[in-house]
Amino acid sequence: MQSAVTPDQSQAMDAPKQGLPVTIITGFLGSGKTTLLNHILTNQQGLKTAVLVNEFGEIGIDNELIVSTGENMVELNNGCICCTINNDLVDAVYKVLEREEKLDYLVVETTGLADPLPVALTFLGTELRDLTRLDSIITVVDAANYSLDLFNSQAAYSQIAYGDVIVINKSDLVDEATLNELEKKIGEVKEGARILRTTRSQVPLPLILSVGLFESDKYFDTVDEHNHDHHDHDHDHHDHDHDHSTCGHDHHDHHDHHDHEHHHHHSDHLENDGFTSVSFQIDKPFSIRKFQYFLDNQLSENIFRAKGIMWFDESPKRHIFHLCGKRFTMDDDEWKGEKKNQIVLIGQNLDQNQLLEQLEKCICLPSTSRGKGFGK
Ligand SMILES: Nc1nc2c(ncn2[C@@H]2O[C@H](COP(=O)(O)OP(=O)(O)OP(=O)(O)O)[C@@H](O)[C@H]2O)c(=O)[nH]1
Repeated sequence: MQSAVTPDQSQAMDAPKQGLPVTIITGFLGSGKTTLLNHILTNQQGLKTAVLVNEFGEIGIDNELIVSTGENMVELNNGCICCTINNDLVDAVYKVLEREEKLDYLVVETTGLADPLPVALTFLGTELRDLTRLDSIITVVDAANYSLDLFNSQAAYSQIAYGDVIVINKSDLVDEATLNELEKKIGEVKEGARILRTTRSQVPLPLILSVGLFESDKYFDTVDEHNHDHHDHDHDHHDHDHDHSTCGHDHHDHHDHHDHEHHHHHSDHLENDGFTSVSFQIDKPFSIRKFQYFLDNQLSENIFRAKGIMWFDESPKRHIFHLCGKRFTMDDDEWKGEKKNQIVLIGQNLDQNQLLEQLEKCICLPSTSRGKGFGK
């Protein structure tokens, strides 16, 4: 595979692309990317779609939130952005391509803090260029939290600048004037942007998939530049490979505090516009009252995004918790596997130790009522 002959570049550009079509879903934290992914997986009938998800934060919550239709396959790539773009992304795509069953489509969901350009360039500037066809980059924008997207984050800017289709989502939460204003602002970043307004990322799929909107020649200069960088980066990457795989291993096996520190540290070296994540996982239930207290009194303003799979002592249900900006939701669901609490908090200048302590205090203390749900 490694030694595939690279065709002369001009030829490659003229030749019709036959490879697996790829759509990249990008968009800021909590904008509705997983919601869009689920919409695609549920409605893309008759097509076998592979999904690659990269998540910010060391606990993979998204894998619990992605619909499984039986038809599709999901590969997860949680953790560091730097672990995933370039080499790791190439490896993950190879894993997908090497599967026996024939695939019709690949959807890649990036983290909310990722610049989509390196992800796109991974498909254009490596040997994947001959095996895949980058169809489009879809950018999901949270209409209710747009000012932070646009003004404080380089990644958010890049997401809009490189989006072939911009989906202004959560239009149910704002009025028409706000939507118009947002469209204008997006237009200033990207002239002639193709903008769609949605609620719950419900967009007609023919408008976003197999649209062939991505024009690789627009990126050709960047690809060339990137190829140079890429080699340098490869070097570093290999040097650090050992660390990275250790980090991947840890993701699944340990969830103690030291581990949190380790990962926290790990994500620190990334330039994620100052965003870091704190993850907490425990196989004990929370007390609703205590968690409510945490939300009402301790959840600081600098936490922009949180998501959790919640287990409360008082409830037999599995609860899905989301916080985006100032708004939070808690939806009921059914437990499929072992009950546990998993929560990821993402924000700027997080006091990790304090947050972990506060979450620890939400654990329900043993009482006579504990365990009564067993066997239900
Ligand atoms: N009111 C409203 N809520 C929405 C809409 N779309 C998504 N949500 C909610 O917003 C929250 C975040 O949605 P996700 O799809 O998980 O967002 P995401 O972009 O995948 O989030 P990250 O991967 O963490 O960056 C969830 O609680 C969704 O149910 C919408 O159009 N309106």
